Amino acid sequence: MRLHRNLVFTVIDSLDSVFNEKEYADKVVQKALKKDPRWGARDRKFVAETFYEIVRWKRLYNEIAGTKDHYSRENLWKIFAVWAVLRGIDLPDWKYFGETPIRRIKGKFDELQSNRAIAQSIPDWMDELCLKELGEKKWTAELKAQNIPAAAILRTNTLRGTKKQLQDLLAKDDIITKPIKGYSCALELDERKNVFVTPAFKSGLFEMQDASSQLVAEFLEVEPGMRVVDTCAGAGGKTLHIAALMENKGSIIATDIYGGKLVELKKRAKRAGAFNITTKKIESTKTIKKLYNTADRVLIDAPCSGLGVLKRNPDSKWKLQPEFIDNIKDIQRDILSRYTKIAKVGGKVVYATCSILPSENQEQVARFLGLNPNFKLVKDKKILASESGYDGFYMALLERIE
Ligand SMILES: C[S@@+](CC[C@H](N)C(=O)[O-])C[C@H]1O[C@@H](n2cnc3c(N)ncnc32)[C@H](O)[C@@H]1O
Repeated sequence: MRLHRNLVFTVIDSLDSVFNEKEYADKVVQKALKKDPRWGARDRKFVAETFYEIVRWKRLYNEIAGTKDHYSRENLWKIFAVWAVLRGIDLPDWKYFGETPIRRIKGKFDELQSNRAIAQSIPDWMDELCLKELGEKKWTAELKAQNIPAAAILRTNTLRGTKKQLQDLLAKDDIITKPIKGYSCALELDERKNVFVTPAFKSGLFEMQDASSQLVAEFLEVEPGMRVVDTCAGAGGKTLHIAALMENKGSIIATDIYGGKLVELKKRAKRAGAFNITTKKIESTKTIKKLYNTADRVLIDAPCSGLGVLKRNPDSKWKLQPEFIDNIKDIQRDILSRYTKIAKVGGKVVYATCSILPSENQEQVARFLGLNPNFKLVKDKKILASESGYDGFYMALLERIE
């Protein structure tokens, strides 16, 4: 592979924005890819993939490069050189690579393999926390799996067409996909492409949604005609899926504390042809209280640490803080105790997170059930990336019996 100067500079600039300006990786990459309209698919792929790889392996590369967690431009070039050497890419004779110690880089890489947190590029506190909660065997496997980039998966919008129709339409744009066994609406992309410019996307035939995430709405056991409340709806990834499962019949109320996300949800719903959704911003505890005892189904897609989706959000490894996780667990407890009351007697609730920590998942549910004997656990599902190949998730189906 030959390195092209303007592409490498874009990667360095993007790393600078994430490591020093604390911007979000997905936003940075979106901006970077718009930089030069002449770039072809291969150039864009190089920028996005190299950037994400270096974000993912930041700790390991920093140790090898000896840059001591300082991300000056000079150090970013050293880190980039580590990435290139470890990939077996010949470094061009640019001034930035003048003194790259190729043999030392390879030696240091081998030497660091005995330290799991460094070798797998994760903060010590996160490694310790996950080790404590999951145990050595599960966590070692999970950590490796979370370092493999996430596959690009689509969810067919069955309000607009079938999976086969979508697959055929995308193929006309040279986008090759394959169905995934056990996931009724999912299509996995052969290689990452900008699917958002396709006519299929513009006419609402699909949404991008990880395979594990696609199991959540199905877990809620909705039926056409029901009254459903999606309490932490965000921009509506799962709300749209619920609408499709309900064939647009019945009603969905989508709530969130951020109005901006609900505005985005409405736009997506329009594109998807989902007409049975109303949005409600949560202004105070009253918004939720007014909904008590009204719903056949309630989805609580709770805010969480996101420790199940490091595959797709590697920058969270560097942004997350232990205090944030403690705080989010309090919020989960509060949400569980109040939002479950939205279900009618006989109604069902799904509590879901994209975390793999039992303390955010089954332990929260067990605590809730201990305090609320009017609910019972119907079933739950713990998904690890190391077992499924897709995002780590948890979902529990509860029934209100009194
Ligand atoms: C995991 S995300 C939801 C993702 C969304 N359901 C989807 O499928 O695209 C959690 C959401 O909870 C929202 N949230 C945070 N605190 C909340 C609260 N107290 N009540 C309701 N929603 C809250 C966040 O704004 C965020 O959109």
